[in-house]
Amino acid sequence: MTFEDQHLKYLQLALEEAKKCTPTPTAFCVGCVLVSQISAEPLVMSTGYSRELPGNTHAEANALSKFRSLPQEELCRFDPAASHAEILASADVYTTMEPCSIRTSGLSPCADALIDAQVKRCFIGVGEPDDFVQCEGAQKLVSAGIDVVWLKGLEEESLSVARRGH
Ligand SMILES: Nc1nc(O)c(N)c(N[C@@H]2O[C@H](COP(=O)(O)O)[C@@H](O)[C@H]2O)n1
Repeated sequence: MTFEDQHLKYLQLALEEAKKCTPTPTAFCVGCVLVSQISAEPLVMSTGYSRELPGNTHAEANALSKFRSLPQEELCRFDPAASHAEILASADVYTTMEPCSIRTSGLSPCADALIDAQVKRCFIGVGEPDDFVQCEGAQKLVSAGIDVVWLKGLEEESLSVARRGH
């Protein structure tokens, strides 16, 4: 399997998450998958999509919250001794759209949440277009030392799913 194929399969999974979003005219429909690299082979840690959890919630923040809410005893499938924070520090993030750097609601942006979690790499389906704000999420991640990979192949689909409510 090529590097692209190996990672596109998780981005495809994130796209399936994005399709679960309830569309809204004022935000995008985004999906996210967290994959642990601490285990012998990559394992899905959690998934999330925009507005999945109550309130005006975003895909990446929801995937982080859902992983952090797993009980300690469920973490042994990733690593017998690691904490939530240690597993997150090994994580690859697959998101159909560039993590947001500014939120119109004033809530905390996803780029900041990923930086706080100290995730390893972030694979992105498509850059955020300037429909609402000027996004600098990828640049923020790079400045914080997180590897950013722009995956090729699902840009058009990621964008059309994201804009379903517009
Ligand atoms: N990366 C990302 N994930 C999501 O789940 C999103 N909904 C977005 N959209 C971005 O967030 C802004 C909306 O902010 P509020 O939810 O109104 O606070 C929107 O302008 C996009 O930048 N991005």
